[in-house]
Amino acid sequence: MNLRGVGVSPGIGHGPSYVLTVSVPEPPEGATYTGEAEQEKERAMAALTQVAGELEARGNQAGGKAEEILKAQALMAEDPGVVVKVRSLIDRGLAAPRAVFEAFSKYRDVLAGSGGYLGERAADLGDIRDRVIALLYGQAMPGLPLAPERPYVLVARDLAPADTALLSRDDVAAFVTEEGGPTSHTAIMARAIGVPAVVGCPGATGIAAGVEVMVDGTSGEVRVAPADSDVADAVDAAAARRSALASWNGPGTTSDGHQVPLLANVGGPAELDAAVAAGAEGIGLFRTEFLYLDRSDPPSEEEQRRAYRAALEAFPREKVVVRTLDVGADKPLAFLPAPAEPNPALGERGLRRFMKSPGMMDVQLAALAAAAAEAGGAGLRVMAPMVATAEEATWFTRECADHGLSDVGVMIEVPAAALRAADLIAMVDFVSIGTNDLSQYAFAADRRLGAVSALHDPWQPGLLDLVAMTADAAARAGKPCGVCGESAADPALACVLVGLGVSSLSMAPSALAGVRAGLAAHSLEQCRAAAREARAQPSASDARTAALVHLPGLAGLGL
Ligand SMILES: C=C(OP(=O)(O)O)C(=O)O
Ligand SMILES: [Mg+2]
Repeated sequence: MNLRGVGVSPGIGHGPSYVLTVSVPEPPEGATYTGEAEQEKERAMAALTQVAGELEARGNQAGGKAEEILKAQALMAEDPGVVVKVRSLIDRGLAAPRAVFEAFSKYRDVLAGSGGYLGERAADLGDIRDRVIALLYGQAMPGLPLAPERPYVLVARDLAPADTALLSRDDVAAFVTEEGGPTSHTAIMARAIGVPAVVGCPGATGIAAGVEVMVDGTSGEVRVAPADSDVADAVDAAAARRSALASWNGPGTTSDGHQVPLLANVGGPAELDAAVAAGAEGIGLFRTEFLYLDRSDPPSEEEQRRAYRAALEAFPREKVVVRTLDVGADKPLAFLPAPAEPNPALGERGLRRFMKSPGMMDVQLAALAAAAAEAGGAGLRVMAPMVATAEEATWFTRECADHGLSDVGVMIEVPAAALRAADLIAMVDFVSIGTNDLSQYAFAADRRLGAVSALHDPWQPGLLDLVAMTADAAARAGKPCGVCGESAADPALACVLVGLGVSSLSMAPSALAGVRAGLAAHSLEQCRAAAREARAQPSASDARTAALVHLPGLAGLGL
């Protein structure tokens, strides 16, 4: 049996399946208690506190990204809204397990309904709820095998951070989940510990327990009961590919010496080490949302300054592009309620939201200026998200100048900004194309909606045209134009982007080796020919096929 999902963490992993079925029963509807209400409330509060404490302790043990996630979960377990709801349900006669079930289910539905980043946190709440209920029933908490004989393939409907936090490569060969997308916890954790992973894989939980499974985290293929020889071939091919890629190092360049700095996309301080280790030539996108999400108050200038300084110190001689806050739409802020919007992706997000909150923006820009001054300052570049017009670019540049920030750019991720790129570029020092949002808006297709994902194929010739227009305008103005959307991580498309005139590429650190090798195997002229042919095609798949004809070196690298 073969299944297919979305590969989110590359490599081949194989082993016996461990199918995680969380079997905490739903407490019966209307279940009541016999003793005093106060005692029942104490019982519920004690269970919530114990689960929060255990999550916190697991976080301390795990460290890094897992610590952040588990500590956020521990806060959710004692969320004041949940506590009040549990208490009032018990006052109305419901037994503690049922009160916990209903309070968390309500909270979970609200989060799931909001979609995007918060929607993906809904799985966390279900996990916390099940842990509290298991405790109230005196059952073992849902969890994973300890000290398995050989690494297993972890299969689940979805994985909660508490499940994955303590996992290591020694125990787990791969993850497969039925749900989740590239920004789900499963994907984040799998990349963080370097385990191959496939998410959004329909039918995964139908895999029988203990059966041999092979997971290709690059292609998204999941093979059940593969022949031993197929496993050996795939493992050998992956090893050969890794060592071929490792032999390419140094700065990004085409085979004929056209330099293309290869930079890292970083989502928080914990990812800086991976960026340095992967040989990034700087940071092309430092997403600052991690400072603002999952908390009830805005981050202080001091807290932000420390985070920005860490990024500048990790790359003391290189460029570090920090993007100002990109919230709204799928990334709402608990401490800054957003207006109810019928189409949040088209509403007050990114720079639009920032312009409405001058106080918050002042703190971020002041923190950036302070971090740059402390760290020597040379490498900092500041960039605004979701800029649509030259007026907005001008406004942002002025605000930055007021804070003493001089190397200022904007993302090109709205089609109007690409169409009039020359007007925007005239106002800034550089631009960086966000192909994720640019395709969302160019194709009128929500980037988180599986049903329209074909329109998000980054090989769409329409998207390539918008990139080409932007790169042309930047070249005419003599200013840098990078790409920091996911498309830069595809070695073939990276060559095409270079052929379109893009001057730097920024991607997840794990993608750097493949892109570096792919680029070094081709001349600038080959990249240009691939770009020309791709743009001349009527469809995304034709564009890719046509480009590959001019990029013969990729096949030899297994890319
Ligand atoms: C890099 C981008 O920004 P984000 O994915 O954070 O929206 C993009 O839109 O391509
Ligand atoms: Mg974007």
